[in-house]
Amino acid sequence: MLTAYTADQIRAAEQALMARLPDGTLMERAAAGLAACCAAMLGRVYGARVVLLVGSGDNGGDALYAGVRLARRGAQVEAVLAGSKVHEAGLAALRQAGGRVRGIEAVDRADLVVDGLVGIGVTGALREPYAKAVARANQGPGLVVAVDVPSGVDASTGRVPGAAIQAHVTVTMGACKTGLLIDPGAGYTGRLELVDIGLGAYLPDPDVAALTDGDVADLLPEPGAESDKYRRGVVGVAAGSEEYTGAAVLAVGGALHAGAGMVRYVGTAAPVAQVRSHWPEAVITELREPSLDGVGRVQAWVLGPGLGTGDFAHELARRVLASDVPVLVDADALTLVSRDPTLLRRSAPVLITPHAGELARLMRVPRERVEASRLEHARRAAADLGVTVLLKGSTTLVAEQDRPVRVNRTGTPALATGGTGDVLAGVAGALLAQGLSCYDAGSCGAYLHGLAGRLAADGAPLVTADVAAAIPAAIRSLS
Ligand SMILES: NC(=O)C1=CN([C@@H]2O[C@H](COP(=O)(O)OP(=O)(O)OC[C@H]3O[C@@H](n4cnc5c(N)ncnc54)[C@H](O)[C@@H]3O)[C@@H](O)[C@H]2O)[C@@H](O)CC1
Ligand SMILES: [K+]
Repeated sequence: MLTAYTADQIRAAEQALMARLPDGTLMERAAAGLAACCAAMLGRVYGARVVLLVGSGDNGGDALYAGVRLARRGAQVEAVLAGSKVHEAGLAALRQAGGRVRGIEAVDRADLVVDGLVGIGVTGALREPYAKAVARANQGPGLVVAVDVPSGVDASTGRVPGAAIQAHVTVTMGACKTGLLIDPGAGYTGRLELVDIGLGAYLPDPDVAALTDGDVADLLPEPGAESDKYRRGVVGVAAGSEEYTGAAVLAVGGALHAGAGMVRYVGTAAPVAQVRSHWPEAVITELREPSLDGVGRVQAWVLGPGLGTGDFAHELARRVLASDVPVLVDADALTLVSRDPTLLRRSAPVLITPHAGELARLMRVPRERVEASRLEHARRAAADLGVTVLLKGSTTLVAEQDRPVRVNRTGTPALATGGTGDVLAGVAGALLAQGLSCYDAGSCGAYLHGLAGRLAADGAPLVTADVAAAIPAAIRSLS
């Protein structure tokens, strides 16, 4: 599990650790790790042009001391002092090692730019002259390594209120910061490298966490010798409509490929015909009325993809949500729920799977606000609605009250095509039916969906149905 922390959590841990160590030890450790990463990026240090962007805080100090180490190995190190003050001891050490102070134009000929403008101490949008320095460094020819956090990214939230460094690599000190995993900040982070400075024992429970292959393998249920279809989970899918038949096919396909013991599909004539021809293994109930009478036992429902938003859909949603099993609420069902919030008054668990626009509608705020502060909105929706929230996006979040928000790191832009959300709903619904909690089903579902997207795309455009088909390969790839 990759865990991440807010700036306040990191500061508290650093203070506790620092109290037991001689002055300057942590910065030495940080600088040593940073210099090693810079050297690896450069390949050959001797003769390389390294430009340090140095702000007025300790983030600049890290950059200066890393510069000292690179200068001692023969790099030509130049420091651009952007702040009103500078870490004096660090600057003196750099000068002694042969480093020079230069203007911002130095970035135009750098092999490597080390962004030490600001780290966890940032507040608000970058001020001048930082913002201009960032713009120039982003356009320069060199590789860019961010110290601790790309300057301009809020370490605690991932918000990017103004200019920000677009890093190829971010070398983060002690522990990962929340803002490096959450969009938009995650999009500025590049490859993430963690330098161990000994903080581990002092860290509290994480603010956010990202699953890894091993975590997902441990969480997924393994069918035992005594498994039957009920033990492996029966998932009900209420999706599709006369207008939208494909969503039903994709959601059922997602569920079937994610290990459900059985899929029961309920819908009207047109989607029923499509589901029947695509998935002979689905057990189908054709609905003339919005009723679940005679549908049989299910252990979790997937509700909403392509369902429509008329009276029929509303009544069907009401009946599904009146059941006493977990329900995944997606797509059109989210529209129904935002119109009629009483639908969510139930005691069994609910996993909602909105994208930013759908969450904005549910929370009655502008979409841009959700996009700018995804973490905050996912958390608030989970608390206010009393549900588990899976907020879709390039980094999908799963929020549940009093738990670290799970961040999915397997996503790929290839998945930004129509219908992939329907597959995700089916996959996560199948995991719910197999007994995973909403929190685990949402985060494992997003993880497998991302992996399957990568496998299905394999560097080329993908067809959504292939994502469902690639789920078993994604599961196999975990071990
Ligand atoms: N405290 C420690 O023991 C350690 C700190 N480390 C480094 O120290 C950093 C934190 O240092 P600081 O607390 O000095 O804070 P920072 O260096 O992150 O930033 C504080 C400085 O940035 C300026 N600033 C804040 N917002 C700004 C904005 N929007 N535009 C322009 N300037 C802005 C402030 O005026 C202040 O001078 C970490 O990110 C990490 O790089 C590491 O060396 C590890 C050990
Ligand atoms: K930085």
